[in-house]
Amino acid sequence: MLLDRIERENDVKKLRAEELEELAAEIRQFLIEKISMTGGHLASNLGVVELTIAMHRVFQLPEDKMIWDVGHQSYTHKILTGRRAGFDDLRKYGGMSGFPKRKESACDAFDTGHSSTSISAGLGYVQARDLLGQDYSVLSVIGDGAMTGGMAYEALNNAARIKTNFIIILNDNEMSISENVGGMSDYLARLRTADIYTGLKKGVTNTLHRIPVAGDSIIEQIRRTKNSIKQLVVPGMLFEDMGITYLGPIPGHDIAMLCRALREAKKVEGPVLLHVLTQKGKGYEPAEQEPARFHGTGPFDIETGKPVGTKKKDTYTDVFSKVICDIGKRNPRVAVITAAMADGTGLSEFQRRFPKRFFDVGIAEGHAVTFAAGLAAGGMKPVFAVYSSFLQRGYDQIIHDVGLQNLPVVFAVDRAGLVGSDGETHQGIFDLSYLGSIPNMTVMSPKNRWELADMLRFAVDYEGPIALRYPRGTAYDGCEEFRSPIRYGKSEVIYEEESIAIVSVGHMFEEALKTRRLIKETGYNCSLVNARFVKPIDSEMIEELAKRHSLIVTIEENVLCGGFGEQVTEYVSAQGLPVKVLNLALPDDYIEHGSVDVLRREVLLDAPSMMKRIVTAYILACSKRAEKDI
Ligand SMILES: Cc1ncc(C[n+]2csc(CCOP(=O)(O)OP(=O)(O)O)c2C)c(N)n1
Ligand SMILES: CC(=O)[C@@H](O)[C@H](O)COP(=O)(O)O
Ligand SMILES: [Mg+2]
Repeated sequence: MLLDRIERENDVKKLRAEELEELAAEIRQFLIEKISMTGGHLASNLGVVELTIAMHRVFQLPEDKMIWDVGHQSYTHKILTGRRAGFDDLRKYGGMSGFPKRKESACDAFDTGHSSTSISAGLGYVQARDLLGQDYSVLSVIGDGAMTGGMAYEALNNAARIKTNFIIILNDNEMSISENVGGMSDYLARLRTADIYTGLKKGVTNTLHRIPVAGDSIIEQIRRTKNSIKQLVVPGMLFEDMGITYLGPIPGHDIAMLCRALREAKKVEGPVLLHVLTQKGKGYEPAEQEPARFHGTGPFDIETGKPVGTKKKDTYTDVFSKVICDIGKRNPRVAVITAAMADGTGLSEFQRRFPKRFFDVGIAEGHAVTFAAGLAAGGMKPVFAVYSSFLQRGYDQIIHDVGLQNLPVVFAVDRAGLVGSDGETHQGIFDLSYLGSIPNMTVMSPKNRWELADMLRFAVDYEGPIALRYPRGTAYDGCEEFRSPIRYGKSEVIYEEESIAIVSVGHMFEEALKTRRLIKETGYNCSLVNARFVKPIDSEMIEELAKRHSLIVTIEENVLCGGFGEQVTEYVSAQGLPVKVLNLALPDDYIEHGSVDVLRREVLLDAPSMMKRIVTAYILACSKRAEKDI
C-alpha cells in the first residue's frame, strides 16, 4: 500500500508523480471504510482528496500554513500528516477530532468548525508573517458554501490591499450541505463554463461575427452591456476588480494540473484565488448520488450506502418539522428561515410544502436574524430555525435588530446543550446565557416532545422576541400526562414533596427524573419542577419552594455563567429567602467531542453524579441550618 509509506507530513513528496492517482484511490477506500464504521463527514472529504495531495506536494508542513474552512474536509490532510491511526477513534471521547486542531498537530494551522473564517485567519497569518519578516506560504481553503458567509467577503475586501502572497483556494463543488444558494453561487456557476468565455476572448477582440452560430446568443448579450463583455472576457472579473488575481477554473481531480496551478499561485505577489472544481462524494456512488445525506453521516453499509442500526424514534428536530408545517398550513403569515441548514433543522418539508415562505439565506446567521426582523416589521411571523452554536454569530443582530425593537421573531434553537461528536465548536452550551441577557427576549425550553409542540405554538402566537431551545437527538416521549397549558413565565410542578427541590431546564428533565429516583432510593424526599421558562424565571415558584425545602437544585445543560441557575441564586439572595441553592450546570470551559452520555459523566451531569452532589449539598445545608438553630 502506498499509504503505508505516509508516516508523517511531507512523506507524500517521496512518492513518484505516477503513483499519486493510486494514492488518491487508497485514501478514498480508507475514508469510506473508516467512516462507514465511525460516522463522520464523508462527502466533502471524498471531494478534496486530489486537491489535498497537490497542496501537500507543493507546500512544506508545518512551515506553510493550511487553513481549512469549517474543517470538515480535513481528513486527507490528517492522513497525510501522519494521523491515519486516529481514524479508529474519530470523533470519540479522547480520540481524534473531526476538525483541525492546533493541539492535535503542528500541521493544523488554525482551529475551525464554524464557517467562513478561513480567509480572515489566513490574512492574519499573512500580516503576522510580513511584520515578523518570516517566509512561508498561507493557504485558505474555502468551499462555495462557506463563500456565502459574510465574513468571507469582509476578509476578501481586506485582503485585496495586501502586496504579498496569499493563496485562497475556492473549492467549488456546487454544494453547501444541501444545494448552494444565492448570487455568488450563480456567479461561480457561470465561471465554471469560463472556457467558453476564454475562447470568446479571442473572438471578441478579433472578429465577433466569426464566432460559431452556437455563440450567437452570447454575442448578443455581449453587445448589450459593456459590463457583461468584461465578465465574459475575464473569468473571475469580480475578484480581479477587487484586486485579487483569479486563476481558474481548475479541474479539481487532476493532481498534475492542481500542482501546476498551485506553483503558479505561489508566484503571485498579492492575494490570489484559485477556483478549483471538485465533486462532492467523488468515488463513492451513494455519496455522489446523495451528497447531502453523506455530508455528515452515521455508520453505514458500504455496499448499499444505507444507515446501519435500528430506526430511531423521532428526534426533537422531527417534532419541530411536523409542528411547524402544521402551523404554516394554518397561518399564512408564518415564514421560516434557515442559514444553509434546511435538512439539519427539519425545514426541508416546510420548503417542499410552502416554498414561497421558505428562505435559505446561505451560511449567514447574522443576516438571517436581521432579515427575520425585517420580515417581522413587515407583518410576517418569522421563525428562524438555527443551531445554538451557529446563532452565536447573530448576537448583536438579536440585540440591535430584534430585541431593541421588540419584534416578534421566533428563534427555534436546535442542537442546544451537548451535541456530541462535533465537539467544542458545535456544543450548544451558551445560548441560555447569551439569549437570557437580552432585554425583551423570552426563553423557553421543553421537557419532552409534546411540550416542544405546545411551546412552538405558544411562541408563534407570542407578540415579541422569543426563543425555544431543544437538543440534538431523540425526543423524550415520557411524562405525556404532564401537559398543562403553557402560561407565560410559569413553571410546571411535577412532584411536590419537601426537603430537596429540583428545578430542571428543558431536556435535562429526563436526567432530573432519574436523579430524583436515585435520591428517593437514598431515603430523602425530593420535589421536581420543570422550569419551562428560563427568561423570565418563575419567581413565584421559587418563593413557594423556599418555604418547604432546605435546598433548591437547578439543572441545566448550559454553562453556569449567565445561565438559569445563576438567575435563581441571584433571586434567592436578593430576596433573602431561607434556602440554599445548588447550581448544576456546565463548567466555564470548552467541551470536547464524544458521545453525550460520556460527556455528561465527565462534567458530572449524569444522574448518579448529580444524586451524589445533591445529597452531599443537602446534608451540608441541613447541618448549617442546625448550627444556626443552636
Ligand atoms: C456558522 C456556521 N453555520 C453553519 C455551519 C454548518 N455547515 C457545515 S459545512 C456547511 C456547508 C459548507 O459548504 P462548503 O463550504 O461548500 O463545503 P462542502 O461541504 O461543500 O465541502 C454548513 C452549512 C457551520 N459549520 N458554521
Ligand atoms: C460541519 C458542520 O458544521 C455540520 O455538518 C455539522 O456537523 C452538522 O451536525 P449535525 O449532525 O448535528 O447536523
Ligand atoms: Mg461546497
